[in-house]
Amino acid sequence: MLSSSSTRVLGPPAKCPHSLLPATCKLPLRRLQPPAAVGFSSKAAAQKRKRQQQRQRKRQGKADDDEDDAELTELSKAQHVITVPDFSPVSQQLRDVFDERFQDPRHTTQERFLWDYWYVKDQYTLHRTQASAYFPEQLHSQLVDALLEYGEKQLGCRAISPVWMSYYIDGCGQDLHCDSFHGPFAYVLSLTPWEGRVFTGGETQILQPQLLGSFWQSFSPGKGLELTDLVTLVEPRFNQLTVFDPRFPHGVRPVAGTRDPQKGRLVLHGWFTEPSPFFDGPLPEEEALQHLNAALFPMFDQLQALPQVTGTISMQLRVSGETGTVTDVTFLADTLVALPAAAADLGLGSGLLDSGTIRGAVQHVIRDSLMAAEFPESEEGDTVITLPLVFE
Ligand SMILES: O=C(O)CCC(=O)C(=O)O
Ligand SMILES: [Fe+2]
Repeated sequence: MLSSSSTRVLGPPAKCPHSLLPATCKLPLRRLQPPAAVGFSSKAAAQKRKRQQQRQRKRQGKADDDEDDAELTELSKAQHVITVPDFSPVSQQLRDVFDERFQDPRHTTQERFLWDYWYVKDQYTLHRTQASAYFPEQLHSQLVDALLEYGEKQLGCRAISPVWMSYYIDGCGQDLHCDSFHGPFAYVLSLTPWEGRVFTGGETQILQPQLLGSFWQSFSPGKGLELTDLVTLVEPRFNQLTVFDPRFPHGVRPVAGTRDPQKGRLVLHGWFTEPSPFFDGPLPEEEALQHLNAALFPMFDQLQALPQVTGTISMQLRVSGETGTVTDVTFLADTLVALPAAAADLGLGSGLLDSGTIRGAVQHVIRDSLMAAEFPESEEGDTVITLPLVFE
């Protein structure tokens, strides 16, 4: 269920280099944020936890099918870039408005003066505007609703920052930067007819994960590396939504080959913000939240005992209306990065230290804790909860 889009678009934080609009109405913040996990898991602590979980599962009549090794296997893979082709039919309508306004360069209308040439030496060169100022209100609301629906259901983010629209012609681009202070996920929705383009460049480029943690472990002096070994290039295909982890250094490859705005790179971009649980179904939100919290507090204690991870992981829980139990937990978005070095400093054995094992241990604690949550029954059917957890 989506409420009016205007209440879910949040103004940029003070330190935002894109700052422009005053902050609009905020939803009450109910972010469930575990304290940064510190310490390490001793074998005894892990065994105790396992015994507790076994008892819990027995009490619930669930089969005890977890093997020791399985408990450390990753339940989802980290995804620092997600692409969603054919995102929404609204993209074509937005593109049509842009084309109509640029159609006749000799015809002067008010809307032609809505653009800001944003130039920060050696960093940002592009033409930008706010989608809310540029598009008719109803069309803008449709765009915001489509983004919010994706954010709520797939990421557990309940708001977005004001949507930017930018076009890139000859000489435009963005140099490497990180902008995670806006929110845990950045997005780019392309309005560029990519196939027939006349320019070069224009891909979103994102540094690859192996450069940021374990570069020297995988480095081989006898093997050369080139651009595509170092960065992930994401082509902004028309109507593709690209969602990425803005903690990764990223930018836009310089565009060259056209000075015509209609033939350049055109994108809508911004951030998904306000990670907090989203409830879809008959359970009243406040009540469901209380029951969720009851399962989360012991989980945070268990997570404290594991090596540190940072990032966001979002889960979908299905709560049975008939029994009030959780029948399914699936992982949706996952940008968790393990910090094995922190665990090594704490003297953990090397076998436990690879990032997959740490991520796996964290995911198992999360899944098992959520499967053990109990909610009120509801005759009106199941409730689906999207739950994001932010590790800082
Ligand atoms: O347009 C893109 O591909 C990336 C945009 C971006 O990183 C930003 O606006 O901060
Ligand atoms: Fe960015």
